[in-house]
Amino acid sequence: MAKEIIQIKDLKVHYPIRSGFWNRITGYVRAVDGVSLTINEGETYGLIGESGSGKSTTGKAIVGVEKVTSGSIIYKGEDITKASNRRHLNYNKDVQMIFQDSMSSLNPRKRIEDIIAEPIRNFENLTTDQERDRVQELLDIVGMPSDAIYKYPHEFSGGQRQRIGVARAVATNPKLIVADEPTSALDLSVQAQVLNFMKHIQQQYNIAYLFISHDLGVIRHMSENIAIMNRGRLVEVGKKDDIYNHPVHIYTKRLLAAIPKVDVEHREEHKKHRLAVEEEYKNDQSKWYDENGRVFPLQKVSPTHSVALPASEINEMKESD
Ligand SMILES: Nc1ncnc2c1ncn2[C@@H]1O[C@H](COP(=O)(O)OP(=O)(O)OP(=O)(O)O)[C@@H](O)[C@H]1O
Repeated sequence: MAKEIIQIKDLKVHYPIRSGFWNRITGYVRAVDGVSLTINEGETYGLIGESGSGKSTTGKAIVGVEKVTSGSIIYKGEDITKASNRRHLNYNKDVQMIFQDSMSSLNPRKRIEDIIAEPIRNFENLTTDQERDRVQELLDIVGMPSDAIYKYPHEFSGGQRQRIGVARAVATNPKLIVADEPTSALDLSVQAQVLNFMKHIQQQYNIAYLFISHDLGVIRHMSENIAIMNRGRLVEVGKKDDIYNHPVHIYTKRLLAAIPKVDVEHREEHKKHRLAVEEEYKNDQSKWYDENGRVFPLQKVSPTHSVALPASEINEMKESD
């Protein structure tokens, strides 16, 4: 049985909305509104959703860049939303992040050597020579030439910069990397290279990824377990095959139907299917939210598949099995 590495329980991140002369809080953006998920050692957990659904905020809250409003993040049996636990559990070393935009996430004024060495300096006491050897080793792991250490981020292509971002993220030997749209800014061919090589590193070092993307093709290629996010909540969670072969929630069906098909023979059929799903989505949308306009809590439809639907719908599905 897979060993779990991190457990997120009922995570909420609400941003205050301020307005008026006194800049008073007049409401909250419920960016993340009760997300629970468990990631196992060495696995890739895919988090999908449209723009603004709360994926990045979830990722940032997990690594500690964003303040958690409520909920818990259990790592090695302790809740790391309490700062003292973060320190003694080495959480900041074990959990790293890769960002979408490598141009802004890598400091343009620093040489690659310093960019990659920075996290090492935070957690280890190495001599200058040891540190340089480690940076060289990391560059080698991500397939970059050794003279890259003397260069600056702008001297590299987007794909190469993303590799440097990966080198920096793995520098501390992390157990979990939150990868937020790590390849969406890249050309398709470079995208595949970076993804394959992230998989390779994962197998070599047994790293778990929380892989955030709006691209279902990429998530399918990378993940074992998948969660679909909508309006700050999860609407469907399951094994990759549960989600791709038997989507239940109309929001998931709609996301899947929107993937363009290369298969010319079935293009018309696919178009019809997409339009039908779109129609169902428009007509039935109200059914997917409770009286407060919130997504229903997740309920199991099988041991590996949960969906946010009213209890009556779930029971109906189980009875018809
Ligand atoms: N610092 C902030 N202050 C206020 N609202 C924010 C802040 N950051 C994000 N939001 C809001 O929270 C919601 C979720 O944003 P988030 O960036 O997590 O979505 P996302 O699913 O990652 O979208 P994208 O794929 O476009 O990055 C959005 O409505 C966004 O406008």
